[in-house]
Amino acid sequence: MTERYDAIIIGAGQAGPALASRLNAAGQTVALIERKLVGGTCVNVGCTPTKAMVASAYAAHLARRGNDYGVRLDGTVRVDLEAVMARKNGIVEASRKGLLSWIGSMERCTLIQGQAVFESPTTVRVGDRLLEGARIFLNVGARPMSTVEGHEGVPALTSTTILQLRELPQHLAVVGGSFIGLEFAQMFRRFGSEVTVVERNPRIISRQDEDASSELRAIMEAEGIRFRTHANCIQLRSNQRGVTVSVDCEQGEPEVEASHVLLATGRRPNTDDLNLQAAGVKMDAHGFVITDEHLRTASPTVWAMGDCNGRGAFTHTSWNDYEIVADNLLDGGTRSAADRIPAYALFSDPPLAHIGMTETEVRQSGKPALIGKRPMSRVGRAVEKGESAGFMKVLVDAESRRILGATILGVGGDEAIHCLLTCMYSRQTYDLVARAVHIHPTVSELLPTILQELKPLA
Ligand SMILES: Cc1cc2nc3c(=O)[nH]c(=O)nc-3n(C[C@H](O)[C@H](O)[C@H](O)COP(=O)(O)OP(=O)(O)OC[C@H]3O[C@@H](n4cnc5c(N)ncnc54)[C@H](O)[C@@H]3O)c2cc1C
Ligand SMILES: NC(=O)c1ccc[n+]([C@@H]2O[C@H](COP(=O)([O-])OP(=O)(O)OC[C@H]3O[C@@H](n4cnc5c(N)ncnc54)[C@H](O)[C@@H]3O)[C@@H](O)[C@H]2O)c1
Repeated sequence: MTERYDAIIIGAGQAGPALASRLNAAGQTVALIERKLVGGTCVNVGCTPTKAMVASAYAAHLARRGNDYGVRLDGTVRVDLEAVMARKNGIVEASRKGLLSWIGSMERCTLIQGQAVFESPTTVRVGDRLLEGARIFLNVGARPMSTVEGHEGVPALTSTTILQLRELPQHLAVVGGSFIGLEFAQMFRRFGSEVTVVERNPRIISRQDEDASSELRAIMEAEGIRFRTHANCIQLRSNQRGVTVSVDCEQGEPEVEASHVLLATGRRPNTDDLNLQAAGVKMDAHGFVITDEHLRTASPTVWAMGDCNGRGAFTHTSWNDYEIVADNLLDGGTRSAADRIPAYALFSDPPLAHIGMTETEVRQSGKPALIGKRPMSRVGRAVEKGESAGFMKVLVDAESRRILGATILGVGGDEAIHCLLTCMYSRQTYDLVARAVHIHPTVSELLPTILQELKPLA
């Protein structure tokens, strides 16, 4: 017998449960299908566990630097990985439990455990249950992807399996020098592992400006992390002590001997086992669902939100997708994903936060622009905290006086950058921030100063 719902949501990631709540409040019946754990990537194997572990790594780092602050600690600082993992697991479980109880409180929402597969544009099968929905929403996320060929049989870690480690790697080789690779690299170095990052591009985080790449690399090198960039033709093979990573680099030894290897080479959407053809949903060459700016797919009954639509790979972009779909369908809104300003942070220490255009993009656009830049060593609060590595950089359109983009690699930068982001969303000129009185002593208080000292972009 076919079960009928007003809406079917496939995937209980960031967007799914929130959309279920809004539809439920609007009186609609909803089937929410999840094949693994509610909360998806962010809660279970992404943001929440990693940021909990980053916090443990920071505590270890600060303890080692105690002398810098006049704090004497007797004995060596040692990280108990089991305790770190237990703390992380507690935070993750509490978050997932909260989510489950929220979903349970939705009167007209049925949570169904299992793998969903389309049978038609309005029907989905989960095991032996056939569900029909007037509207179907995809929130299926993505999973780790390896771009390293021929490593079958070599025990390589992913961002998911590394979260279950019980023993500290003696030497962790990280393939991929971007978000996932760098967050784990610094974390495990601070836990006590030797760490080598292997990146095929000439520089790490290559989508960022050169100054951000080189400064973050220098910060990490100062902590003892080794880098092998320009690394081509990477091959993995097992050896008695762990894994050998062969790298064809311009400099350095041709092999990295490691006890463990983490593959952090990108993620691919979970769209290959949904039978999307039966729904008339189109994908691009990488498997991302093609959507318009309102997140409608090629099928008039199907929408796609979150990582699977390729319009963002962050929790906040998935959440924003939910808001766009819900407001447009339920409140007659006209919200568009095209209005979103790029914004993200890499949670290294110090964090690297970025909004809008990079300096490279501004130069390529040919717009007359102004730039302001200040090292964190000239930010009072950073100096007082003893965390003065990095810089703040803001780019402004010389004609409209609107902020084009900003990068803050520095303590508190992940928070401070939001006053510039709000100014961009409010479509005001930068004078709004330049004339606002900020609280002393904060990192944010230097943003007006930078904006008052802008110079033409040479
Ligand atoms: C290690 C790591 C750290 C990260 N850190 C951050 C961070 O600090 N900040 C940030 O903004 N982003 C971070 N991200 C990215 C962030 O986690 C994702 O962008 C976000 O979780 C995407 O959410 P989503 O809603 O698209 O889907 P997901 O959260 O991935 O959820 C999709 C769900 O769909 C389910 N599913 C898939 N296919 C089916 C099917 N056929 N049937 C039923 N269920 C199905 C899956 O089991 C999953 O639960 C991180 C990612 C990783 C891997
Ligand atoms: N703080 C955050 O918000 C956060 C944290 C973690 C992950 N994420 C999300 O997860 C996504 C995936 O992260 P990611 O770091 O895995 O992917 P990514 O696509 O950002 O980076 C992959 C890196 O691996 C390199 N690479 C690819 N193949 C390689 C090879 N064979 N040899 C050497 N280097 C190789 C690439 O050049 C690139 O630098 C990110 O785009 C991000 O949106 C976000």
